[in-house]
Amino acid sequence: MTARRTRLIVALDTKDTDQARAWRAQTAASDVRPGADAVKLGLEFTYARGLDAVRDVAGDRPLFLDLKLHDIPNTVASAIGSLAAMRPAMLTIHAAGGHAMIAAARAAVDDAFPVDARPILLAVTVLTSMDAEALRETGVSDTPRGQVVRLGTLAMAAGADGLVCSSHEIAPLRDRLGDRPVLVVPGIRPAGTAAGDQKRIMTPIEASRAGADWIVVGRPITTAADPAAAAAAIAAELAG
Ligand SMILES: O=C(O)c1cc(=O)[nH]c(=O)n1[C@@H]1O[C@H](COP(=O)(O)O)[C@@H](O)[C@H]1O
Repeated sequence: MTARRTRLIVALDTKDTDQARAWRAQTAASDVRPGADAVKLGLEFTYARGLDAVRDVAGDRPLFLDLKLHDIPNTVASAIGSLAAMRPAMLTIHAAGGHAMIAAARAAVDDAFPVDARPILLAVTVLTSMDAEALRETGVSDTPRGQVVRLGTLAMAAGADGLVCSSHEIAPLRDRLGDRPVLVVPGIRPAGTAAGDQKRIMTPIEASRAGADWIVVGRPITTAADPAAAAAAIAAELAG
């Protein structure tokens, strides 16, 4: 699976608006170097600065609004309705919320957004920070791979457009679900960078070869001595 072009999302994980703006600018592609295709703003920034600041920082870049909604169907659907003005390119919910919650999210996206501005509805399967032991602690005795395929199949049947998974589950998901799901893959660590709290990791090129549509990279870019160069190096690696 080497034909697809894998695109880069940079995770702007900070509480600081100026810092988020600076990373956004530094990681944008320019005439002289490649860069990120989209920005992700999530729980840390949104809780600290609010949705207006999220919209402001994203500016004209495609926005992955990563709020990982997980609640009863009515609450998730209503929350999605509250996000209509955000014009996100992607939105996240947790697949573990189950069929009814995912279907309610699907209906809310279709209802709240015009057809030509509908975000990609992504269901997070098993967090990339979890290994088999962490899953067992939650009562799941299956492997991460088995659980990702189970939740991914459920989420796609309930109306999700795509899935968030680790690079280790791309092949089994493609085997089960084909090309239809948009696969967004965090847990990316360029060679020589620290794993930190991530457990199921791969390098950008490995994830791309495995068939990721998008990879999500935060700290390997944002804590680099030169974030612009780090983003450009990953984008160049993806471009081959
Ligand atoms: O939904 C996500 O984006 C996500 C899902 C997941 O399973 N693992 C995961 O790391 N993420 C996000 O991807 C980003 C990864 O950041 P780094 O580990 O710093 O590269 C963070 O913003 C996480 O919130």
